[in-house]
Amino acid sequence: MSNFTLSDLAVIIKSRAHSGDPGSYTAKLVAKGPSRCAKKFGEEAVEAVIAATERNAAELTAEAADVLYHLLVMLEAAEVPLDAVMDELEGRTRQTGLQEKAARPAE
Ligand SMILES: N=c1c2ncn([C@@H]3O[C@H](COP(=O)(O)OP(=O)(O)OP(=O)(O)O)[C@@H](O)[C@H]3O)c2ncn1[C@@H]1O[C@H](COP(=O)(O)O)[C@@H](O)[C@H]1O
Repeated sequence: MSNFTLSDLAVIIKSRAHSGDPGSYTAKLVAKGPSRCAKKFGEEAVEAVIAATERNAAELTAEAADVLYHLLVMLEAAEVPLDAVMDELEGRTRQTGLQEKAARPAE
């Protein structure tokens, strides 16, 4: 299982977004503004919906990766930190006992 996290990707995106590197797709997209980033996210989401509807697991895996990348780019362009989203999700977590279990290292 990969140890790569959304937080890792958000750090990469933040750094690339403001790099000014002409070879950076992230920098080029963010330079186009939050609305363009949001439109791109919407396009990728639709492609993921199509893959899921067609029950194409390989395609859905690739499209889901695109969705997560473009979600983080959209958040970066809108200056909304991933941490704020995670705080929001944590606040919605119901007390099931699973939270403590997830935090414990595997036995
Ligand atoms: N995870 C991704 C990632 N996923 C998708 N993409 C890019 O998203 C684009 C989407 O493809 P499309 O064909 O839909 O778009 P396009 O026609 O090329 O471009 P648009 O004009 O539609 O925006 C492709 O160019 C992909 O390379 C990504 N680009 C970058 N990353 C990550 O961001 C890091 C920094 O990348 P750079 O900013 O390019 O250095 C990389 O190391 C990766 O970790």
